[in-house]
Formats: sequence, C-alpha cells, structure tokens
Amino acid sequence: MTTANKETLGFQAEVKQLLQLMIHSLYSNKEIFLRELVSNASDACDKLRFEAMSDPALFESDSELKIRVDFDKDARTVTITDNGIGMSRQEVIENIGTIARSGTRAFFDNLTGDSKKDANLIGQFGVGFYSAFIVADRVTLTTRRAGLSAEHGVKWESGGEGEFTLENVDKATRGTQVVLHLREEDAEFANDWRLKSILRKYSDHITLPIVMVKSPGYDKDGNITPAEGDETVNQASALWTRSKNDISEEQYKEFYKHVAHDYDEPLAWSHARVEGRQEYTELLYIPKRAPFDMWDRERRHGVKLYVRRVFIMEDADKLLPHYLRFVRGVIDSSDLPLNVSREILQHSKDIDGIRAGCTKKVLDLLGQMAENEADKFATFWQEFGQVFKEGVGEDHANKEKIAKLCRFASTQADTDAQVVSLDEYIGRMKEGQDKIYFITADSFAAAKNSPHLEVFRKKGVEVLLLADRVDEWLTSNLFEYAGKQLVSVAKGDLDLGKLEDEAEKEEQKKAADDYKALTDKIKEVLGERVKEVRITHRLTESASCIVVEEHAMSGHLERLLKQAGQKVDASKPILEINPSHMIVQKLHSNLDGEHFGDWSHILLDQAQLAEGGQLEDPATFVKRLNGLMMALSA
Ligand SMILES: Nc1ncnc2c1ncn2[C@@H]1O[C@H](COP(=O)(O)OP(=O)(O)OP(=O)(O)O)[C@@H](O)[C@H]1O
Repeated sequence: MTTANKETLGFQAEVKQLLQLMIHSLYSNKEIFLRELVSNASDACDKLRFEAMSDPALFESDSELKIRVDFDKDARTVTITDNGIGMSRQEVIENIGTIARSGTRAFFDNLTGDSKKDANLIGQFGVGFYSAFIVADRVTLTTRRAGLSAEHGVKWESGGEGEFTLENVDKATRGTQVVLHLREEDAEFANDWRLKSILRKYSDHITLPIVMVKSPGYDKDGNITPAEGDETVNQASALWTRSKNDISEEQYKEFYKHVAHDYDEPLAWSHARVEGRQEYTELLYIPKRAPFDMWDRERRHGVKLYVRRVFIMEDADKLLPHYLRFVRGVIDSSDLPLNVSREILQHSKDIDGIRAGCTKKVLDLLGQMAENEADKFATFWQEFGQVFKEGVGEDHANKEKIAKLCRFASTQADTDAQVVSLDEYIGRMKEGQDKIYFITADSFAAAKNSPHLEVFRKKGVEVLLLADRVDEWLTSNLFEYAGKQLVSVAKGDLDLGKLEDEAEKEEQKKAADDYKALTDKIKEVLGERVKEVRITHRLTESASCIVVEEHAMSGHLERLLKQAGQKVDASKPILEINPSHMIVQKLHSNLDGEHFGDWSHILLDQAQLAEGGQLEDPATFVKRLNGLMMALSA
C-alpha cells in the first residue's frame, strides 16, 4: 500500500462545536449512529446508480450494490462498507470536516446552551456522519470515487477532537468503508445480535441489501455452531412498493426519518398507488417541524423521484409546487424513462400530471387533518402556515381548497393565534353582513389596535387580523371565498351594506355635508400630502385615519416593497376624520383658528403613525406637537 500526501487538517469551528454537543447530548440514544451511517451508504449507492445510467463503466463490473456491516469484538470495531459512489480527496475535504450545508448558521444561532433543548435541536438538524463519534473515539474512513483508479483512494482519520488526517491510499474496490473504534463503554455495539436488531429497527426500509455474517446457531446440545456465509438483515424492498397493510406505523415512521433526514417523527403521511393516465406510487410526509432551511433558496432536501424503484434525483421544485416545499417523501413513476434528466422534467407532461396528483393528495391529507385532528393541524399551521399561504397566489387551480385550509387571527379572540378558518368566519357573520373583512399591518399589535377597526368592534363584526409578510400577497390574490368578497377595512369607501341602517346612512350623509367646510379647509392646508379629506364612518374613538383607494396599494404593502428596496409609486392617502371627536369638533367651530394648520397636519401624522407607518418629517411633527401643547397649557 502506498501512502503519500499525508496531511493534518483542522475541523471547521462549527464542526467541533457540533461534535461536542452531539457526544454529550445524544448519549441516551447512541444507536442512531448506525442508522446515519447506513443511510449515507445507501445514498451513496443511489448516487452511483444514477450516475452509472449515463456512464455504465462506473460499475467497474460490480453492479450489485450493497452495504456490509461487520464487527470485531476483540478489536472493538464496527465497520460499515458500501460499494457506492465513494469520494475523491477533494470531496472528502468538502464533505467531512466542514459543514457545507445551508441552515447550519441557523442551527448555531438557535443553540440555547441548555443541553436538553439543544439535544432536541440536533435531532431536528440531522446528525449525519459525525454521529459516528457518539460511540467511537477514533473513526477511519477509506474511500474511492467510482471511476477513479485504485491509487486514488483516500484515508481520513480522526479522534473527533479538533483535527483529522488525510492520506492517499490504494483502494481496489470503489466506495466507502467506515471503521468505528468503539469507546470502551460502547463495546456492546460490537455484537452480532445488537447490530442486527438496530438494523432491523432503523434500516429495514433501505432498498439495498444490508449484509452481515450469518449469526451462529446452536446444536441440539446447546453448543454454539459457527455459521458460514452472509445473510441479508433487512427486507431490502422499497417500502413504498409494499401494500399498505404490510407496513407498520413504525416502518412508515422510520422510513420518514430516512428520506427526510429528520430525527423526529412525521406529523402525517399519504401513501397511494395511482393508476390511470400516469402510473406512480407516492409516499408523502408532512414533517412535524419546519427545517432550518425552509426559507433558503439553496435548501437541499425535497421529494425524491424514483423510476421503477431506481433513484433518479431529489428535487424540491418540480415534483411539488413551491408552497408545499416542506413535504418529504418519494414518488416512484412507472412511466418516465430511466434516463430522465432535469431538463426533461421541466417539460414533461407526465411530471405535470404527477405534480397535480400529488398536490391534490397533500391538500386532501391536510383537509382530513383539519377536520379530524385539530391539534395536529394546529401544529402544522404553526410550522408551515406562512409558507402554505403562498399557495393562494401560486396555485390557481387549487386556490379555493388552499384558502379553505388557511387559518387567521381575528378580532373574535383578539389574540395572535391563527386559528380562524374562512368557513368559521362565514359561519359567524352578522345578519346582513355579506363580506369578509380583514386588515393587513406590519405587526399583530398594529393590526389589532388599528383605528380602522373601531366601527367593526362597535358593531360586533369580526375582522381578520393579518400581520404576516405573506398576507399582502394572499389578499392580493384572493378576492373572494365561497361567494363572499374579501374586503380590506382600510381601503376604499367603506360600504357596510346592510350592517348599517338607513338612519346611520342618513346621518353620515348629513355629517359629510355639515363638515364640508372643514374637510375642504384641511385639504387646502395639507395640499399634496393627501388625495382627499373626508368624513369617516369607520372611527368611533380616534380622531382620524388613513385609507387608500379600493385598488391602490395598502400602506403596509408600500412599506414592505420599500424595505425590499423597490421603487414604489405610492398613491396619495385619503384622510378621514371623525366628526364626533373633540379635536375635529373644535376645529370645525374655529376654522380660522391660529393653530388650524398645525392641527390639520397632526391629524394626518397621527393617522400615519397609528397604522404603523413612518413620518417623512418626524422632527416637524414633534415641533408642531410641542407648539400645540404649549398653546393649550398657556
Ligand atoms: N458512505 C458515503 N459515501 C459517499 N459519500 C458519503 C458517505 N458518507 C457521507 N458522504 C458524504 O458526506 C456528506 C456529509 O454526510 P453527512 O451524513 O454528515 O450529511 P448528509 O448525509 O449530507 O446530511 P444529513 O445527515 O443531514 O442527512 C454527504 O452529503 C456525502 O456527500
């Protein structure tokens, strides 16, 4: 064996931290190291099979992909070997020793220092290769990339402390071998029965055979008789191809952990074989928790595509719409060609059909959950509601279905818990109410305390309180639900329809006439700052509020776009003033008062502040306010 190029490299600081955390927080569930390493081996074989489709030479006359697990009680080692894709020296450096994955930052940012909570986080994060160090104080990984010659083998070794060594070695067979030198207290894992039972528990669904030396038997006198040859420990059949009745809950859950790279159990799943124009099997899961990289454009995991049980690719974008990007699982098509590429996927009618079918399955699954398992649905909404809401704008074909599943906060409970469905809202509508009212704002507090709600509160009409960023997108795409119009309480002429009686309408008309001189004068003072000044019927307590025209951009959306650096052609606001408010009455009775101008500006400024906006000229506002206070106290 030639060795050369031996070098010692340091782990990335974050890896060191991760290793420390893992070793100290996962001691109660040490056996998962085997699941993680077998899972990596299986992924490596999948990758090889895929690459070999366009380059069969990669198989090097050994196309029977499998994983081997061996142990040596005396040497206290456990060895996991695969004949998958392997790694080049550069790949070893990139993959093992650094953490390249997105979401890592978020993981470290989320650490609390409380080891219990952090252990939980590690779980969500997925422990991967480094879990080897839970039971081993030294790990030796030898690997060779398929397609490279024997002398391109690489040996990586580390005690998991702070460094690892790398050297070139000869490796006749392609693939990866990981030798775990067990800690003394973890010697129990170098045991036939123990390893097999862990493999059956966690890795039964792995589609490749996991091979171990046959267990010894006993003769009729009870003496141990050594067995010869190997045996396959797992069932090695693609779980999703089995009939539902043959799969236990446990197996479904374990399979989820494998495909989703999650440590937690799934929230729900849908498993079906679809026949008809397209034939495929889907096994799709809703996770319990949002992955760290849900908002990351470069997130790595999604739904896995198989063609007749051969792994093709993991793709987050083509198999399901973007707003369902949290779904994990597999889709196995019977129709697609094996050599399907990303480019083909892009324009494939088959894929379109599969995508539509799977979307429907997921929405049905969520629908059932909403109906029958309220707690689970609440968990789902908490974790994925914001992403899911994108669907209203993204998936027109299913808009109504998606909207039905959406949950919102409302003035009914007046808390920020998003629990009200549109159906529930409609069920509670007041007599004479024919619209669904909502308000969007920058924060829940701004929505809840908005002056625009005053008349609704007075009349006991429920208003949805929308303060997620995505809500503007949602409401600009959902104009109607179940035949009821969705209306912003901060836009247009407020038409309360039958919620107002004739007397009230008369009164408003009269107030508008009575106060015309006042509104005209304020408009004259404010000039270009406003489009119009008028008498309100939204307010009962506040002096003023701002509204925009029916189809104009809301103040909130305008601020969001500005924050995002976009140039916004803002429309001028309409100032509405409340004729029953003292300030307004005072101004009305003294149109030529000395401070009329200041009061007018302040009515506009405070309305802007109340809806969460920022003043263009806050210093002048403060100056005016102080001036008025001085005048009042004089
Ligand atoms: N047996 C193996 N053969 C080839 N490459 C491997 C093997 N084990 C690990 N790797 C490489 O090392 C990378 C890091 O592995 P690790 O288990 O830490 O994370 P992961 O499997 O990518 O993610 P996760 O564990 O969250 O699912 C893998 O993505 C893969 O590229």
